[in-house]
Amino acid sequence: MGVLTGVRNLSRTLRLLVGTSVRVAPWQALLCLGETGGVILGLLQPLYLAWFVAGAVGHDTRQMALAAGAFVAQIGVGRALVWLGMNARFGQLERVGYEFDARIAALTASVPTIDHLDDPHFLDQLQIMREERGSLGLALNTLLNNLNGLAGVVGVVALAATADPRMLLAAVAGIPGVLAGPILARWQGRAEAAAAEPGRLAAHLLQVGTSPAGGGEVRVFGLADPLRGRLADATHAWWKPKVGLAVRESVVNVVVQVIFFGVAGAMLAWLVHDAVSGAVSVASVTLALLLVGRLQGVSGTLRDIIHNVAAMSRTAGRYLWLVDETARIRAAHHGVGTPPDRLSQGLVLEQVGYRYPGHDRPALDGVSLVLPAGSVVALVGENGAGKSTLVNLITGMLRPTSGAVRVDGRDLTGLDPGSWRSRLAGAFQDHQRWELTLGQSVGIGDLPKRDDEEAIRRALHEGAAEAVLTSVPRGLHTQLGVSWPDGVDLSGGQWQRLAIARGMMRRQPLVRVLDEPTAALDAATEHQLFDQYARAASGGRQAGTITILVTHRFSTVAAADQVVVLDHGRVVEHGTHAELISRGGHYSDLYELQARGYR
Ligand SMILES: Nc1ncnc2c1ncn2[C@@H]1O[C@H](COP(=O)(O)OP(=O)(O)OP(=O)(O)O)[C@@H](O)[C@H]1O
Repeated sequence: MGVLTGVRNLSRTLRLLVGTSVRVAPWQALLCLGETGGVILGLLQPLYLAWFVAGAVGHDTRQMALAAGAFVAQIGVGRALVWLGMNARFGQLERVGYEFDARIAALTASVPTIDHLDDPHFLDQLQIMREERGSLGLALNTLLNNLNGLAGVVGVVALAATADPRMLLAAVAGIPGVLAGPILARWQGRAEAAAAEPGRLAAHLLQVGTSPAGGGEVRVFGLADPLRGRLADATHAWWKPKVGLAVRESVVNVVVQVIFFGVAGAMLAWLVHDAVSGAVSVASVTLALLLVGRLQGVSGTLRDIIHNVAAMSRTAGRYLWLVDETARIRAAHHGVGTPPDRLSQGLVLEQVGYRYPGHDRPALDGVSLVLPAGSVVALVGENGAGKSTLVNLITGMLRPTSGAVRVDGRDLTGLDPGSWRSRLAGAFQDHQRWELTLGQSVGIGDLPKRDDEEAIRRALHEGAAEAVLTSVPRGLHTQLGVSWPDGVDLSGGQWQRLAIARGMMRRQPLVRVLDEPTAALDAATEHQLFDQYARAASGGRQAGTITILVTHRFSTVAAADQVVVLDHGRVVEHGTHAELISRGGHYSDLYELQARGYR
């Protein structure tokens, strides 16, 4: 990373953290600076003491009284400022942390498609962000610490220059300590890496030797001596780099201290010499003496600041990466068209292909299909045939890597993804268990109607989920999920039926997808449910709704208008159940095979 990029990233990080803090709670953000004010006031302590000493030497009681008064006032005001700042900081860290968590959730939800969820790099970054929840709040904390540290460093150096410019040389003598920071960090990293494997081996050998199973084998096979030998080797290999590091760290620190105190001592001796000859005031020498300890801390503070800035930039950088990446994905989906109110022709797939990122083989290849408006289409095929991928292309969750999906003749990519999705309904194999009231958990399938009991009851009926309603104690108002007060848990099948009912909430979607929502049920129940959906779908014919039923069970889809058989990402047959059976092809063979399994 070049210096320019580093500076640009740091400036973006600072703008992000400060901007967010100010936007979230402007007054609190301002109060956070109270601590810095307290630090700056604290820096003046040696100045008052020097005045006091100078007053004492000159028998000036007024100066002594003023210096003592200022000293005490500074302590009081400084502590009050620090207290105010710290209180404001704690609240602000939480606010900023929550704000960033909410923004991360909103950013990931704003991505119109799901192909990025197959990108390992995207997933890694998201995983780190999930694990580091609230870390951006802590980054603000780091920023404030750095600000306080920096105020201290600048103040001490400025005071030292005030005492006598020669004291700046003592400050410069601290630079080797700053430079040693990155070198020590590198050594530390190397030592940790070198110790990691032998450390794991030592822990493993220790566990083997002391576990009941391992202990038995060790005795039976006479492994005690070799095990002890290997443990000793592993332990030696583990601590050797650590001891080496400790020795080198000590040497570096001693050298750094010798340089600093050598230069600072020489400067002080020079100052004292000048004070004796009257060329320098006693106040200046006192101030210089009082500052030596603080000057020595400057290099350590700068080292911490450099280290913290790097960590802060990394954390903020991940968030900024997410901002850029989601913006890039959104920009790639530039469709703005509105979908039709109702389908008149239907969906046409033209030579549609899809290849998952990083995969050589396409999951779908050259799929051409006509799904007429108002029809019920069953997608069948064995595991991995490409059914869910096809559904994701139709719902716009994925974009074809070749070919096109047309909606009443218009390319789906030209439609606004959000508008298109608002005209879909569905139930999926990996559905969410919404721990709301039972009514809400179904009602959210059509947000404007989430409290419409009549609509919810109808959806429960069409989703064959009425039995779930009668099995719970407070009907639609029953809280789901045992972690909530009076919450009840449901069986896997009951959750599934609620998911299906949710998919029935939207009355006249353009496309309704039922993607193996019944996979966990037995074949006979699935058959019965699919028949029921097909009957419910006939209500949508007038509205042009296309109902897509997905299953890998061939026996359950006889009621569909069209059965599409997928195999290895290609359409191998399509037609009505009767046509496919009479054709005696792939469908007929597999139908017979599966039917035999159920006899
Ligand atoms: N997220 C993914 N990343 C990479 N490859 C995937 C992904 N999802 C599916 N595939 C691959 O694409 C092919 C089609 O998978 P798809 O899930 O569409 O099949 P399916 O017919 O729905 O299978 P099932 O009946 O098991 O749900 C398979 O080879 C699968 O391994």
